[in-house]
This record gives sequence, structure tokens and C-alpha cells, in this order.
Amino acid sequence: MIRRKSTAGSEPLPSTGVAVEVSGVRYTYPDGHRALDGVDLRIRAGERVALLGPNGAGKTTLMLHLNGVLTPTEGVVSIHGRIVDKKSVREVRRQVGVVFQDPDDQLFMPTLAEDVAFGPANFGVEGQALAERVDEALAAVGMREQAQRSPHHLSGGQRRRGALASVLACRPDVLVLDEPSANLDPVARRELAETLIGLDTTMIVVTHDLPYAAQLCDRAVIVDEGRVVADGAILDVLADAETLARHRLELPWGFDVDTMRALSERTGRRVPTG
Ligand SMILES: Nc1ncnc2c1ncn2[C@@H]1O[C@H](COP(=O)(O)OP(=O)(O)OP(=O)(O)O)[C@@H](O)[C@H]1O
Repeated sequence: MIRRKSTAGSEPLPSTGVAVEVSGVRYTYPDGHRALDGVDLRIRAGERVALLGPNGAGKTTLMLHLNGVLTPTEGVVSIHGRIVDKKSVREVRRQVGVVFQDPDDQLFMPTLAEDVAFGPANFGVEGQALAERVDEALAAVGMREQAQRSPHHLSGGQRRRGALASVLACRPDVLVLDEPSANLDPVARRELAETLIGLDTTMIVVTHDLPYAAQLCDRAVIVDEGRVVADGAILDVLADAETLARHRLELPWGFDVDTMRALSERTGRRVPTG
């Protein structure tokens, strides 16, 4: 089953161990460019973590280590205790689902249902079990009615949700999202945030959209020059103007962390109701 929380909000996280462990990771691209320079990061199961940093900081490179697209030049990455290497990569790809920034990278079949079935079918799920997975994943993102439509005929926001369904259908333990809010209209942004907050999956959100990160995540990690330079409760990290400025991060003009904190304390939620 896709694990969903009973209510959207900021209830305590389940602490069932370490989901992601990155220890002393260095990565040098074949052209000699060192993109990661000693990253240590530990993410507990159920945490939602924003991975922030300026252009070229190493966020994508780090993200690609989590599902074994890249393997460290030095150091170790493990997912729920399983070291990510060539031997484990198939299982790791099932455990870690990456939702890419462009949904067209993930949707290429004639119908959305076929796209959502593609991943689990590839992992050997078939017949009724496969049909159930597809239905469950489409339901989780509110896209059941679009199952038989061509992904090319869906709106940008619908394609984004379809791409998320195609990853959820593999029932990942860890969900990595690359710029999930890009090109979404305000309602689609909010609906996606509600969907994501409702999932009980460990989540890593790579983004430059700091307010959206604050809505989705409890914790923020700033990466710069291939290293972790800040790590803490997201509203505390975003309230530290000096650290943000040092790493070329900026809140939009008018966005106020204290107001968000007060609202979230009062209402128990960070995403406005529609
Ligand atoms: N294939 C590659 N070969 C060589 N260097 C690369 C390659 N891909 C990325 N880099 C370099 O590695 C560093 C980290 O890049 P990365 O894409 O991880 O940054 P990022 O934090 O995701 O940036 P952005 O916010 O711009 O997407 C950059 O200096 C980049 O130029």
C-alpha cells in the first residue's frame, strides 16, 4: 500500500530508523571536476528534507547518488542499511523513487495508466496486483479519471501528478523530488503540496523555491561547493539571513518566516486550505 498519513499537518514523524545515510562522500566527474567534497548526511525514515543550495552546489549530483545513477568516488551511501553499489542498484532503484523536474522524462506511453504500470511491471508485478498498484497510485494523486488519457493531452500540473504516480506505483521507501513546484499554477502547487504532505514516505525535495520547501519540509540541508553547510529545522534555517546570503539563497520579497511559524503553530498546517 502507498503509505498515507491520516491527516495533513505536522504531527510527529515516525522514527523507524535511518532511511538515508551518506558518509564521507566525494565525487569527481570524469573531467576532473569535484562536485561533492565530503558529504555526511543522515535522514530518518519519514522525514521530509529540503535540499537547498545555489546553482552548481552539488544537489543534483548528490541526488543521483541516492538511486545509484552515480556511485561515490570516495565514501558510502546506504538506503535503509543497504549500501548503494553496482550489485544493489536494481533493488535501490525500487527503494528510491526520483520524480524528475520534467514529467516528460517519465511519461512516454500511450496512456497514463500504462505509464504508471511501467515501473512496477519492470520489477515483476503483474496481473491483478499490477492493476491494483496503478489504481492506488493514480488515486493517491487524484488522477484516476485520467487513467486512459494520453499523457501528452494532460496539463502541466496533471503531467506532474502523473509522473509522481508513476514513481509511487513502485512503492518507494524514499521519494526524491527535483523542483516539484516548477511551472505549476498556484492551485496545482497547493494540491501537489497536500498530496506530498499526505504521504508517509521519506522525502527529499531539491528546490530553489524556499517558501514551497518551507511548506513541504520539516528540515533543510544547505549544500554549497559540494559540502553540507547548514542543517536544521527548516524555519530556523530560513530565518538565518546571513547563512542564506552567504550561499546565494534568498527568500522572496515579503515572505516572512515568523508569520509562517505563527500560522503553522496556530493551525497545525503550513499549506493553506483551498
Ligand atoms: N557531467 C558533468 N561533468 C562535469 N561536471 C559536472 C557534470 N555535472 C555537473 N557538473 C558540475 O558539478 C557541480 C555540481 O553540479 P550539480 O548539477 O550537482 O549542481 P546543482 O546544485 O544541482 O545545481 P543547479 O541548482 O544549478 O541545478 C557543478 O560545478 C557542475 O558544473
